[in-house]
Amino acid sequence: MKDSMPSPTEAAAISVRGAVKHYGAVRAVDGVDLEIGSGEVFGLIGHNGAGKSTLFKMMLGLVRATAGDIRIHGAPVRGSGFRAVRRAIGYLPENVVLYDNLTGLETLRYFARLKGAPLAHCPAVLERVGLTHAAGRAVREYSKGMRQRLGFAQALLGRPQVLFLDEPTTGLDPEAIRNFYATLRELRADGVTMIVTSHILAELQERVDRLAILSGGRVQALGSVQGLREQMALPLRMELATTEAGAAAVRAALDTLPVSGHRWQGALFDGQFPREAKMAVLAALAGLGSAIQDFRIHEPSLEDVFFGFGH
Ligand SMILES: Nc1ncnc2c1ncn2[C@@H]1O[C@H](COP(=O)(O)OP(=O)(O)OP(=O)(O)O)[C@@H](O)[C@H]1O
Repeated sequence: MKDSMPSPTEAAAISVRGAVKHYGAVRAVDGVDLEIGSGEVFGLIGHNGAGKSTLFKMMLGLVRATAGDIRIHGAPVRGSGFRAVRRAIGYLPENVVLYDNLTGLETLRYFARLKGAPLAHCPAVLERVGLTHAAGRAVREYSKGMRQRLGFAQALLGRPQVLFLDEPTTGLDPEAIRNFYATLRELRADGVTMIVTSHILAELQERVDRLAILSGGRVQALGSVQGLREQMALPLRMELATTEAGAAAVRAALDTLPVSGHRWQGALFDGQFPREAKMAVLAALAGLGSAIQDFRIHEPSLEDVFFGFGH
């Protein structure tokens, strides 16, 4: 897990400096700086209209920046040298456009031709997203999740080194989501750099190396999930169950600890304490021995972090 900017020796796959995109009075992206290292899985989160898709399109060279410098593998995205780099990029847009009359395989072959990727790879890519069984069926007959997987397949054509995935798990069932992230892990092991947006924060929190929270077109927070938790000094939550005989001793001990927002429900305790008190709390609990039947400590979720930043 990396928490800081990549070091100068570690080539940044994506470098964004002072990126600005204004649509008239709308500041869709309003001064973004990001360095994303090679092989990093980077999450981009933010509420609707925060600027995620616009920033994506700017990084892909699809939207002209009002100001700023964006490079992929060192090449400015709207510069003449970007054509060659573009071949190494895969993009799954938020709403992938598919032709209903083409079959899954025909669709991939169509995208492969557009991208200059070998047609011979299409069946293997379909296999990778679990669509081999539907290769010969018209896209019109595909379910929402199958369409999304076909969209992911076209992003994988040509073995991209950088993948932009805009809400890639929309419409996927739990098994397909799991398979999708397993594929990302394989790609990561091959050194592929990935940027993923999602509104499903629980899904991202264990799966990204770092992430940025975007708000009003600006990066509001940047770091690993753990780094952001610590940066925000969010409390840890503890749930605890006492034995009947031990209840009084546990209550007395907890009274001496910096726990807050707590409540008792019979023998069950639920409360919060500051991270820096963790070892003191654990030591106090260990001292209570068999008076405690069970306990759990929860780290704040990415959702807690997100809302902690005032969203
Ligand atoms: N082509 C455009 N013309 C005018 N305004 C635009 C255009 N594209 C985006 N915007 C505006 O820019 C802002 C950022 O939009 P963007 O689509 O980047 O947000 P987002 O974070 O991707 O949102 P969502 O989570 O809903 O996909 C919004 O206020 C949006 O209305």
